[in-house]
Formats: sequence, C-alpha cells, structure tokens
Amino acid sequence: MTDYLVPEEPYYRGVGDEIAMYEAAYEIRMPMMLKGPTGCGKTRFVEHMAWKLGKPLITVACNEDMTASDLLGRFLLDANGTRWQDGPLTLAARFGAICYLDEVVEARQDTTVAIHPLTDNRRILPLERKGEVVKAHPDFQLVVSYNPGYQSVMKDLKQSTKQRFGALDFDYPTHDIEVEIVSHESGVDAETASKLVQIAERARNLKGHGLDEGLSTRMLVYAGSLIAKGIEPLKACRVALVRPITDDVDMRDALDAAVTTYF
Ligand SMILES: Nc1ncnc2c1ncn2[C@@H]1O[C@H](COP(=O)(O)OP(=O)(O)OP(=O)(O)O)[C@@H](O)[C@H]1O
Repeated sequence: MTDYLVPEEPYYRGVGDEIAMYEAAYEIRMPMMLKGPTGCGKTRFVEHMAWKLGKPLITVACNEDMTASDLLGRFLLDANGTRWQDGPLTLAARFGAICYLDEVVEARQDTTVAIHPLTDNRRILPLERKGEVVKAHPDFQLVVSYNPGYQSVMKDLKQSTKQRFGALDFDYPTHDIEVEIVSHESGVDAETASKLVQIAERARNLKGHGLDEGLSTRMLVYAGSLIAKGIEPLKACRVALVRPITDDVDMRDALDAAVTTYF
C-alpha cells in the first residue's frame, strides 16, 4: 500500500471550506461525491486530501467499457493455474486506501451498483466470483467525481447511488484565486495569469451559446506553461485554449479575437 501514498504535498489552493468539510466527512468515512466541470481541481483536491490525511490513494478513470470485474478483480491464468487478482476497488477496501473513481457516471450501471454495499453501513464488498466477502478496512473511503454538465437523462447516476454520498460542489475559482493558481502552476507572472483568466471568463460566458463547456483552469495552466517556456502568448492561447475547445470556425474567430484584446 505504501506505493499508493502521496509522497509530497500536492499544491491545492482552497477556495472555500472544502478542506474542513472533507476532513469531517473522512472522520465518519462518509462516501464523497465531488461535482463540477472538468479541469477545475477535483483530482488535485483528492490528492491533496490523501496526502494531508496520510492515506494511500487509488485512482480509477471510469469509462463506458468498464465492467464490474475491472473494479473488483478477476481470475487470471498463469503457469501455475488460475489466481485471483484484486481490482483497484477491492485493493483499496482490503488495505484501507481512499479510492477515487473519476467520472463515475461513465461506468455502466452494473458497475456502479457494485459499489453499493461498500457505501452504506455494511461497508462490505462481496466478490461473488471468488466466493469472498471483503470487509472494508477502517481507513477505506470511496470518493467519486461527477460532472453535472455532461449528464443526460440516459446517462445519470441512479438516485439509489447518489443518495449514498455526501457532495461537494466545485467550480472555476474566483478571479484572484484562479490567477494565483495559474501563476503558481505555470510559472507566469500574475499580470499574464490575470490576462489568461480574463480570457477564460469571457469564454465561460459563451457556455450554452456555442460552447458546451467553459475554458478550464487546466487549460489556463497549459497556456501559461507554454508562455513560460517562451512561446508567444497569442500562439500559446490558440494551441492551449481556443483550438481544443471548439471546431466551429466562427467561435474560433470570436475566441481568437478575445485573445488579441489581451495579448
Ligand atoms: N484549487 C486548485 N489548487 C491548485 N491547482 C488547481 C486548483 N484548481 C485547479 N488546479 C489546476 O488545474 C489542473 C486541473 O485540475 P484537476 O486535474 O484537479 O481537474 P479535475 O476537476 O479533476 O478534472 P477532471 O474532471 O477532468 O478529472 C490541476 O492540475 C491544477 O494545475
């Protein structure tokens, strides 16, 4: 399990009371759901909290091809016959890690249902194929992330899943905090970081008016990092901010124009 300990403090700039809330939630081992758009700091937050609490962290990026076996484990065939290999969720439950399921809504429903017995007061994980019931280690906690913007009627978590979690809302930080984050992460000065954040703020206003999702803090960190490496800001913004977020020619022009008002 020591392989999964977070060795150094991951930089996380708190934006509200989320650190204190998470600590309280961990105290009672409440399963947590982190809700918010992509690239706004959810993963970094969990890494920071695992480090702060001194607990191992096992992260799983969920996708629609994922089966319950990918989480729970399976029998593998090797030279000596078959042997059981724990999946990441089983490993975390057995040895007391924080298990972070990123974008859990992407997983198929039979996969999400597999977490149910772990997320109520039973805190057990039945491994039907193996004929074992794993009792969760006292340090085990389940954390999932969820981007409400992506959900459709077809793809949403069942209420019986949602209601097993406490939830923390995440969003893009306020201007000054985002400037601090972008500057810290990329190495650009506060003035440049502030320009990048202003571009993002303008683009975020276009969400729902041609853009599906706002420009994330992650994208700003990329743009800033390119600028810090000596790339001309205009080009850095095109590559890291404008081109990835839209294929629409008019929208690209509008965003390019926004960039040129700052750089
Ligand atoms: N509050 C914050 N403190 C420190 N860094 C932050 C913060 N918010 C965002 N970042 C920066 O933004 C980047 C993206 O954040 P992160 O990977 O945590 O996003 P996410 O919300 O988990 O996205 P996804 O849902 O796509 O996984 C981080 O690598 C970090 O550089």
